[in-house]
Amino acid sequence: MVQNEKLVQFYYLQYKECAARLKKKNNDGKKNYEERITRLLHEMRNVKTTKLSQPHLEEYHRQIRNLSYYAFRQNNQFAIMEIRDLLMKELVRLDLSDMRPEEQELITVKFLEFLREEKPFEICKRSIKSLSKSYAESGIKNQIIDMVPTRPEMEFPQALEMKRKFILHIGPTNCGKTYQALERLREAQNGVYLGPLRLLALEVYEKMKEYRIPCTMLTGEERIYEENSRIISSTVEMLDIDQKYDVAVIDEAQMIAVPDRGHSWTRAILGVQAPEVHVCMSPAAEKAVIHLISLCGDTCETRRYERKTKLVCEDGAFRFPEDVQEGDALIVFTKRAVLDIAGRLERMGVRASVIYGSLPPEIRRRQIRMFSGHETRVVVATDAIGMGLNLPVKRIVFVHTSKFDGKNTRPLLAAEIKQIGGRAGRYGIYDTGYVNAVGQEGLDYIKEHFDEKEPDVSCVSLGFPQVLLDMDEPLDAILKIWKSVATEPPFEKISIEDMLFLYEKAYRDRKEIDGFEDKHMLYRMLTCSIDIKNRDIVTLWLYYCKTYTADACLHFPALIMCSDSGLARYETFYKMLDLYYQFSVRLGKNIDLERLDREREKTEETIMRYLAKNKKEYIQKCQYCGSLLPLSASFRICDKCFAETRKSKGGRRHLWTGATAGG
Ligand SMILES: Nc1ncnc2c1ncn2[C@@H]1O[C@H](COP(=O)(O)OP(=O)(O)OP(=O)(O)O)[C@@H](O)[C@H]1O
Repeated sequence: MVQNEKLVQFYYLQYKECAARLKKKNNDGKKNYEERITRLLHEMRNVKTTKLSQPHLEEYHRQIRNLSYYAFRQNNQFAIMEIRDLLMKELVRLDLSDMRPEEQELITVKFLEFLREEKPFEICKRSIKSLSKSYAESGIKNQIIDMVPTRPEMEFPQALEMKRKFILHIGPTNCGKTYQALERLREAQNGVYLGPLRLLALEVYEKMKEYRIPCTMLTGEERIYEENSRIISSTVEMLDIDQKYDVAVIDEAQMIAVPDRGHSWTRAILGVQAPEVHVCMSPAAEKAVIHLISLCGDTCETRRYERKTKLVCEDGAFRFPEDVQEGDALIVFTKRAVLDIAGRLERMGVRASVIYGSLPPEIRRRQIRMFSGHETRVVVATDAIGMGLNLPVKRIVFVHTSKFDGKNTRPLLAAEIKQIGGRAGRYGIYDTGYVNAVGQEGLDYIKEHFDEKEPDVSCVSLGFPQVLLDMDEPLDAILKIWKSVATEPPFEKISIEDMLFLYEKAYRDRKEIDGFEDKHMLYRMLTCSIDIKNRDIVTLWLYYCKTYTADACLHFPALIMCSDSGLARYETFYKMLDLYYQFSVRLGKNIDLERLDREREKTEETIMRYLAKNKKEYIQKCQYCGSLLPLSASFRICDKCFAETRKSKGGRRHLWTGATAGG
């Protein structure tokens, strides 16, 4: 650290120069400024440093700036002397009293030079502690800029050295683009399929098995290994960029823009080591993908497809439940609504399959099979249905036309309407697919956007470069500062909120976590793909972070760890089993695979039983009078009961007793 006198001198010169540059002030503050200097000095000398907050300290900085202005403007030598010899000394003393010795070490000649050049006169407004924090951050920022290649493709030198040929399969849903790419993949001696869902990886795995091609399925949560496999069917996140393949298929590449997963598609396109790469996507992603290919200097050929069956938006609005027909898929955007509608249908004697995000893939598969095999007549699903799943759906009915996207409830985008609506009219079963919506307003909205051209994908998601894990700084600082460094369009960095959320959790218990200091290890823990909205899952994750070194195997999850009841309890337990697998693989632990398979199967059976028998329980009823709520009710109380609660004056009325609170 520089000597105190040097620091005082630095402060003084900055305040002096700042006074010369400040715009002319009105004269109100001029009154009694000499007296105010003396008063401020007295206050600063007597303030208890333990009680001094940052905003309070920075207020001193600003007051002195104002007083210096008048002293220098008037060339009041006495006041200037007081500022230089007394106030500055006190200010430096108080500033330093708020810093730990290791923080004071940052106050070097270089740091003062940085302040003089990059942040002139900032010291007249901010404490040296906050400025040194910005300095440290700018140091980290510079290191990041040095370490990360300016062009994203440079992160994949092996792929960059190859001459790759891309075949782009472009078309709307259900046009056979994945089919064509897979036809080529099955001829490969060493190929890889990279898709968005565990269920799609499983679908491709099964297709390869049908063709008697040895195949391994690989996802973050399971692996079905076969010796001498010619094909690996996996989720896109699992791509091994050090591995060479003859043919690669990257499916649903329009997902390249998705904030928390899109980077895996970017990584696959830039980094997969295969001379022949097939990319399947909607037309919206064409420009973005071609841009990536041109960055790598590779060649591409485009194959365009038309839908194989017609898709028609119906004229009359759909009425629920009167208009329900065999082959319908009813679309809503919450699990609660899926189960509610399925319950209502079953009450009428219409059996329904259900598909929503938190259902284990095996259950989704069984639900799809029941629908395909006509055991159930309709399917009720969230937009989880939209991604490449092949279902014999004749008509898609949007029960809701807006969805909660994690931040706000917003109307569906044209791309979503196409992706979901396009599921109707499966090739080989139907000649025409139909789309409709519940209520005239809903149908008008769908019609308005049905033929709209999907806007081009405007951004390409970029992942966190792992070379930064070698930096000698805390991981959260690296992540935040990396995120703050601007990128060239069309690239946009992935969202890091989930990682930071888990980091906070781990940080609080860092003393109990072996390897918290090892950023590679910590990163592997933080990037476990888990449902962070589920408290039980986060608790188990943290437990694993703290105990993973205790034994050769992780502790096996127990049902008792799930605080939910009924169906949700088993869904959570299934996620725990997934986490057990995922964490074990990531941290190199042994796995009790037999027990895992057994528990998964048992849990799947229980979930199926719940879905088979108990759906009527999920029908949304008024919490007060028990009457059936309207289909799209946002509240758990009917209008009549709600009006009752409003009627009561002078206190809240308890409907079940008729009594009024407080009287
Ligand atoms: N030439 C074909 N011969 C037989 N079946 C086909 C053919 N083309 C497509 N199909 C079948 O049509 C269905 C839809 O095809 P595919 O999954 O390839 O569509 P897609 O364009 O990739 O749609 P999405 O974007 O929704 O995944 C599948 O069941 C597929 O097996």
